[in-house]
Amino acid sequence: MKKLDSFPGGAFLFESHHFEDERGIFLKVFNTDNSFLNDYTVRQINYVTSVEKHTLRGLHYQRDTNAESKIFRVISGAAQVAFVDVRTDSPTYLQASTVVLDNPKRAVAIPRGFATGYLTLTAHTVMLYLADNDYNVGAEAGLLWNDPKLNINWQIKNPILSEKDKGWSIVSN
Ligand SMILES: Cc1cn([C@H]2C[C@H](O)[C@@H](COP(=O)(O)OP(=O)(O)O[C@H]3O[C@@H](C)C(=O)[C@@H](O)[C@H]3O)O2)c(=O)[nH]c1=O
Repeated sequence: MKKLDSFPGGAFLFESHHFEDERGIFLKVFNTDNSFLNDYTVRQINYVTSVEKHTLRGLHYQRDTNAESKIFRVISGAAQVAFVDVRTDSPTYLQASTVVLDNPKRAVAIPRGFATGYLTLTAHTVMLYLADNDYNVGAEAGLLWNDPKLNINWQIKNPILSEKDKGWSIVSN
């Protein structure tokens, strides 16, 4: 596993260990024999398809002890992943970053205390992501994808959104 890039607040992009031969690719989607993820505990693995290009999911996080660290990987297609530091005591509070994933060999690991979202850049995008905490609907929180305060450099301005994701509030001053 090779670290490729790092982002404010502790997120990082990495390439997973893989083997290629004439049959295809053998890729380790998750393993702990490396210095980056050796104390990561997988609690959930989610497989998510989005039919339409330009579907945007997010920005989501779980509050307090329900916070999750997530590792996103696009299995098929491409997506722009965005992540925003929502830790009020962090020097990078409300700072947002984005990264495009378009190769299953690459994944982005995002620490607890970030709101996450992604915009599909192809039809039939398949996302596989890990979480190190359990889903708790009561702890769910979100930010509005285009909140001017976050200034996220999304690739498009009129995505397809769920009703829930249209309704998040903007961050107050
Ligand atoms: C996220 C999640 C959803 N669900 C259910 C709730 C709902 O009925 C259905 C779809 O949920 P949502 O509309 O919230 O799915 P979605 O908008 O894809 O939510 C996801 O978005 C990305 C960006 C994230 O960062 C994830 O953590 C997650 O919040 O699945 C679970 O049962 N467990 C889970 O862990």
